[in-house]
Amino acid sequence: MTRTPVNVTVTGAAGQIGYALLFRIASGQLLGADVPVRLRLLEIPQGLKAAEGTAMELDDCAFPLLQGIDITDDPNVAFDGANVALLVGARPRTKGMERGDLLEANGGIFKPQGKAINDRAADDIKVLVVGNPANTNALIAQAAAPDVPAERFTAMTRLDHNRALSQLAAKTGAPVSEIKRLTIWGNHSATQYPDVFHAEIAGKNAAEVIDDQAWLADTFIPTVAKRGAAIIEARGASSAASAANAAIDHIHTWVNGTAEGDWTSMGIPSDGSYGVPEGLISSFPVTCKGGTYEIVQGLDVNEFSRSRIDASVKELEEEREAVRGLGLI
Ligand SMILES: NC(=O)c1ccc[n+]([C@@H]2O[C@H](COP(=O)([O-])OP(=O)(O)OC[C@H]3O[C@@H](n4cnc5c(N)ncnc54)[C@H](O)[C@@H]3O)[C@@H](O)[C@H]2O)c1
Ligand SMILES: O=C(O)C[C@H](O)C(=O)O
Repeated sequence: MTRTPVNVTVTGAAGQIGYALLFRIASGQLLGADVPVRLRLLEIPQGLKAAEGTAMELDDCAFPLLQGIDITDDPNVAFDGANVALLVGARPRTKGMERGDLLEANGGIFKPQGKAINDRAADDIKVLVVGNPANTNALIAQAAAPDVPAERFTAMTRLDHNRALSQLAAKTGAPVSEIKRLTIWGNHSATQYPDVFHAEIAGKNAAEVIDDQAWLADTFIPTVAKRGAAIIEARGASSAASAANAAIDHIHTWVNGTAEGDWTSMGIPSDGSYGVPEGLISSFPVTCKGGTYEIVQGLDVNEFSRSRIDASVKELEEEREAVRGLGLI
């Protein structure tokens, strides 16, 4: 194999998402079946031994595309020459923790990681933040990386997008492959807004096919928005394989493009489109081509959608104010 390997850094590599993610990256599902990869695993010192165990298993798969694995607890080593960074490791909310405590604890993770990306990563770095609160963690990392183009910092709402596709397929009986142009707007949180008004099911407008406003408002939207909590309740742990799958989808689409006539959802820095204040990392409908993305423009936003987008954006603004107040951005 002559092609230079792509350096893929994964933080929180010894966690449950990491375990579901690394084997798929190494097998070629992230970047393509002909793209060699070198993995850089970042963990805290207590996680290093488990990460070494995972690396042993990766070796034991003898993946032809896997050109090397480095394991470290130093962000400057982990992000050195990184082309793709998956920021998965985060501080989960624990009992008695206030929202401000959570943001502060995550600031202690994402600020130094952003700085290391700024100082060490390759010029074409693409960053996906998975660790929660993903949108605001992405903002913290981005603020610490002033030399990296702001649009390279993205947050994951692809899991929400995939959840919404699946719910629509179950409701209408249409295969997932026939559902296009769905959008997740706003924050990866319970305020997110899954929007079907521009979506198509087998070429027809999804809202018209469903023709059930009460189901949309009272079942579909809350089911998608609260799915993460429902998984935690059922599994006793947050989603892992589906989150890893969505991370693969997010980067794969960003690098390889959206299908003609379709779009996806990504948490990206707002350029002010659709009234979302500039700079907030909010989910939008986007098309991807040639390794870049663009917000889909010109969609009519009805009153029902407007109020829900505004509510989620308001939450993002509050999170931004909170991290600003903590001096994290
Ligand atoms: N955006 C989404 O759709 C989505 C979906 C599911 C989960 N998540 C979030 O993803 C995160 C990870 O989930 P998980 O289930 O893998 O958690 P986990 O607790 O199993 O693993 C997290 C790992 O991160 C490591 N870690 C902590 N601080 C670190 C640091 N500073 N540097 C490197 N590694 C560090 C921990 O040691 C641990 O191994 C959580 O914040 C979770 O809420 C997001
Ligand atoms: O980890 C969580 O809080 C839930 C996760 O973000 C999810 O959407 O599954």
